[in-house]
Amino acid sequence: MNYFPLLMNIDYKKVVIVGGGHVARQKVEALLPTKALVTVISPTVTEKLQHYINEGFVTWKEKTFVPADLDDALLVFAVTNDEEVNNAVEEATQHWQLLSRADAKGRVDFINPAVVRRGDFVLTVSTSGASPGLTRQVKTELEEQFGVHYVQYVSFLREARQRILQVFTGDAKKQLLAELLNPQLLQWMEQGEKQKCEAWLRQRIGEIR
Ligand SMILES: C[C@@]1(CC(=O)O)C2=NC(=C\c3[nH]c(c(CCC(=O)O)c3CC(=O)O)Cc3[nH]c(c(CC(=O)O)c3CCC(=O)O)/C=C3\N/C(=C\2)[C@@H](CCC(=O)O)[C@]3(C)CC(=O)O)/[C@H]1CCC(=O)O
Ligand SMILES: NC(=O)c1ccc[n+]([C@@H]2O[C@H](COP(=O)([O-])OP(=O)(O)OC[C@H]3O[C@@H](n4cnc5c(N)ncnc54)[C@H](O)[C@@H]3O)[C@@H](O)[C@H]2O)c1
Repeated sequence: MNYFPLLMNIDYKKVVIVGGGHVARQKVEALLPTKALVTVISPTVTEKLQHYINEGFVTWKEKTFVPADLDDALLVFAVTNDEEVNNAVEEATQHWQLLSRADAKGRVDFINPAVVRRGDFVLTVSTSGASPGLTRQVKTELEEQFGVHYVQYVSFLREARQRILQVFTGDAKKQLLAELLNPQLLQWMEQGEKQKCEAWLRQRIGEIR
């Protein structure tokens, strides 16, 4: 299957997760950075899920699945350990709703990549279902390769780019945008020297003007 990768805005959209085990916990954690309205349907939940419920991040309906649980959901996760229940969730999913099945059986509208977040910098990995283990391995490598300084680095790039776009057009704009990717800036960020990056930007803008 050739899946189509995309980054979706699901803020304030309803997401229903059927099942309350470890896989449900993984899905909830992937959803936490968004403002999606997440409901877990399951007679039991793990300790970690209970914590997210207590914190108000997730709504829990302590019961077994019925089709009406999917009303108005944009995304549906069938992540129980019971294939029959996952089949029932699939059957109840309307054609316009998007279904993910953790057991990778039947209808699969989307699968979940591994995600490394560094602020606005989002790296995702998938093997299209071939090897979730390899996906996890590569994710771990990316976590090491792209350290937490990328949060500030990409935030700086966003602000710097906005300033450049406000002031310059044509070749000057192109040149400055290319210079922004100078590895020296990344190195300064890694060394915690954000002010050097800002000084560099002020100077370059001044020089070109
Ligand atoms: C990325 C990640 C995100 C997430 O789960 O949200 C994710 N799996 C993760 C880990 C992981 N999953 C499994 C192992 C054990 C090793 C192994 O089995 O190889 C490990 C490794 C570990 O945990 O270390 C077992 C497993 N996974 C699936 C099946 C069913 C099947 O394939 O038949 C089984 C067998 C269950 C059984 O034994 O019954 C299916 C899927 N898992 C996917 C995603 C989708 C395709 C991803 C891709 O394209 O690579 C897909 C198709 C559907 C989906 O769930 O969306 C998360 C990364 C962790 C992280 O982020 O740190
Ligand atoms: N995608 C992945 O990364 C991945 C990894 C491991 C396993 N899996 C698949 O996901 C399934 C779930 O794994 P898990 O480790 O979370 O299992 P688990 O046993 O920890 O949790 C299963 C959950 O389903 C709930 N449940 C059972 N019947 C239900 C019903 N009728 N209505 C609502 N909830 C119900 C249980 O109460 C429990 O909370 C596995 O069976 C396997 O097929 C996927």
